[in-house]
Amino acid sequence: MENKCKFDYSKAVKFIRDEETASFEQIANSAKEVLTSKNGQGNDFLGWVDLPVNYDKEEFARIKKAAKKIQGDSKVLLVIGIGGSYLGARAAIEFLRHGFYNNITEQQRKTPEIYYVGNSISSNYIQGLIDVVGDRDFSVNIISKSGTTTEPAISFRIFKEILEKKYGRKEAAKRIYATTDKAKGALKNLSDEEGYETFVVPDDVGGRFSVLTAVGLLPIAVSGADIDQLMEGAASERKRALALPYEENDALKYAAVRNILHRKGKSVEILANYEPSLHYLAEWWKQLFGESEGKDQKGIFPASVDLTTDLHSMGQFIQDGSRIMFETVLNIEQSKVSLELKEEPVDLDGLNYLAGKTVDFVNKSAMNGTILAHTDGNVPNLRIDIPEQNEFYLGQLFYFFEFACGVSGYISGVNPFNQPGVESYKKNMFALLGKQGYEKEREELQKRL
Ligand SMILES: O=P(O)(O)OC[C@H]1O[C@H](O)[C@H](O)[C@@H](O)[C@@H]1O
Repeated sequence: MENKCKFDYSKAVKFIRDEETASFEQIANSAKEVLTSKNGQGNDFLGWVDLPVNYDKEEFARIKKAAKKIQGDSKVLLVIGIGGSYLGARAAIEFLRHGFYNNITEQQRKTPEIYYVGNSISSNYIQGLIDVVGDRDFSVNIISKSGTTTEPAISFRIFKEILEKKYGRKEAAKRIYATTDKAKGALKNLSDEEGYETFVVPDDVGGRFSVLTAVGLLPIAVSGADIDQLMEGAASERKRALALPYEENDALKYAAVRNILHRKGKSVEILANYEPSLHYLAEWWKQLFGESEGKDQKGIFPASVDLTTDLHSMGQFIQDGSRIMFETVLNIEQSKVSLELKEEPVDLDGLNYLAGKTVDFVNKSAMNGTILAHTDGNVPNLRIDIPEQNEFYLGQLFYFFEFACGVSGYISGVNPFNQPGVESYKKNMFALLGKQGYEKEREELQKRL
């Protein structure tokens, strides 16, 4: 088995002629050139390109040290953040660690329970989490690049107060870790004031590209996963993405193929997984591609399905509904566990034909059957083969998608590194909340409600 994730579009050849992929070589290569020579729009947000080999080693060591401290003095870690300041860590922890991470015993897990908050504005959720933490020792990692995002700021205010009541202000400060801008923003000011340990989101790394900075690395390290291996995996994919010619360059090919399909009217890409532990990887991927490409009235809408679960809900539409989509399947080649189905003396459930087979064999058969059925239903199918679920391959995947996303955005002629559209809801929300400076907008919006 080759030690890398692989992109395979052989099942989509029915929809793409060889000449089409060949003629896209130039387009993909020039988009790559724009990215790597840093000549394109958004070129001040390309810090992620070299991150796997060019990261702050001193901070990396400090992340490991902080993770050890949290593991030693906390039963629970709260990760407070939203969007790019949350999804990468959650995707990684769910991909890498036990499927029931928070539910297995402390002896089995050996690391703190980890919960995510500040990714909604639900009082119900926050109160629920306060109940779950109870009177146990806990720490908080507040993550916000801007340091001003409302959702995490609200949750942080609440849990900071609980920490301060429980431990006193000085001791509470030793349990708060802030990941934010190196110099500016409300969170940075507060951290300096209170003496929190801080980690940096580099200026030239946007939120959705920040999983391999302290944003992702601290929570991932607390969960017990190996962040050295994660960086090594990313570095290995970086090498390939930068150096390999189009024909052998998987990230470049993926960027090209999805754009070829888009130009044929496929405006939705569904990322499909067959492992529940990949659900949040798809959520991370959706933000990555959605915020990067969905602008100027353009872009492929990134959607996701968890299979086979959603074959019993969304399967009908994918097979037979509007022909607007293509599907990219995340295929874990080697399952973490092998569960064998046993023979029963009386075959009441009719499953004896599977006796001696593993559950994963059934899962793979479902996957292969579905890929062919969807292909027959005119849904072009792409596949990414992941040898197994470990840190090294996850690092590769993160980098693979980031690189393909940058190239793909440049192919479609947008700035892949801004997100101007996100501000519209914030403006309205601030106006309705009565924030200073939004008086005029408030009046206008109130009339429309
Ligand atoms: O890290 P923060 O500044 O709190 O931002 C968190 C998220 O919210 C913003 O509104 C952006 O649209 C996202 O790209 C970002 O990842």
